[in-house]
Amino acid sequence: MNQQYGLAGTRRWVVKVGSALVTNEGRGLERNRIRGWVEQIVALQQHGVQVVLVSSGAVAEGMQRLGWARRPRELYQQQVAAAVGQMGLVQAYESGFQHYGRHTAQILLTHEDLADRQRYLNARTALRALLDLGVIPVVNENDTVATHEIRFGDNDTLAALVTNLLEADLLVILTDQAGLYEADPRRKPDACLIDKAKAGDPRLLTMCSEAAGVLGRGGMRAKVLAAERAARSGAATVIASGHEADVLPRLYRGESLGTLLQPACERLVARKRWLANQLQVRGRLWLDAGAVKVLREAGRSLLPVGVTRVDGHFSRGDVVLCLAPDGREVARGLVNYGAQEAAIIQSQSSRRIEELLGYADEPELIHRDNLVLTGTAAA
Ligand SMILES: Nc1ncnc2c1ncn2[C@@H]1O[C@H](COP(=O)(O)OP(=O)(O)O)[C@@H](O)[C@H]1O
Ligand SMILES: N[C@@H](CCC(=O)OP(=O)(O)O)C(=O)O
Repeated sequence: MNQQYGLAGTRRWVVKVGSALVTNEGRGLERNRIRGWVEQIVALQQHGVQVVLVSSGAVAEGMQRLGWARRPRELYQQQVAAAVGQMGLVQAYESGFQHYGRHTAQILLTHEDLADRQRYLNARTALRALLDLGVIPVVNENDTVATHEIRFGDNDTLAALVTNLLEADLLVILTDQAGLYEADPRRKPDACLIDKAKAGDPRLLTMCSEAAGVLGRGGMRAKVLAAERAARSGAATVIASGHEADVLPRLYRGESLGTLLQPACERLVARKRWLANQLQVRGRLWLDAGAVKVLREAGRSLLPVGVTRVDGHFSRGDVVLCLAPDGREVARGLVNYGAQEAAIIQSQSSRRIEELLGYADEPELIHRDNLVLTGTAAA
């Protein structure tokens, strides 16, 4: 077997399926195909992979239910179709996963939900909690309330943003083609499939024709741009055919299917860069000199024992600054405990976290993978 993709160690995937696939080119929900993806996602879960499904198809399914032959131009008509079709979409996934004793959760997101910090954090916390419970979130754009100006418009972009939101390892975009070709295979049937490239390589966009399928919105261009976006938080993207039997478990096993678009730099580096750009800082942790030294010189995690003071109102998962005793910034990172809890466990050994809080999530206040050194303060 070809081990080229090496995805076996990955733990969190976002899988996006497009309208044409889900609705059999608009001829109603393709239930057999949906059952196939459900089975594959359950198989991934059995390998310990958490999966978020981003599914298009609400408008196409709504059109079918309402007997509309063509995708309506008017936004309100698309919204009507989406509202009707979303019912069918979630019913199909819900009954599919129920067969395996799994729960699904419907998540409808708008642009504003991800632009507003509080809503962004709420969405992230809820999605993470669902994944920890083994629930499969089924995400779509909340078409009924989105206006022209603020629509994601295509679910490729939405799936990439969800990949960033959850810091997923991999975004899989399943579509009606085997992957990204050197030219649109509908126009140039002998075009070659690209098997591997760097996400963000400008040459990739020149290979995409502007056109999407009859039902799809983004076309290949949106998928290439989605891969670039996903790479910002360190995720790789695979664009592959949703018709390919067992495509998800085969990818997990390392088979090279479709097109792999990898971040230009190493995953952890990309992820840390992304983290450093999460500018909205929610609080401050004041460190003692010893903690500053091990963070800067040994690249260690921040433990509660090295924190002398906690400022601000933050929750688990927020970005906080780490300050040296003289007030200079040393690092910033995603904190594992909220401000109240952090204040209780500060200056204490990690062994005492459970005794002090009644539970222990992690021994670190900030894990080293979630920590970026930013300042120049000396220890
Ligand atoms: N270079 C390319 N390689 C593959 N497909 C391309 C390329 N350029 C354009 N396309 C078109 O993009 C379509 C897939 O996009 P889209 O219809 O939006 O799918 P989905 O509904 O899965 O999101 C393909 O059917 C294909 O015609
Ligand atoms: N929210 C819309 C998404 C439309 C869309 O992005 O389609 P696609 O390009 O096929 O993924 C729907 O469910 O119909």
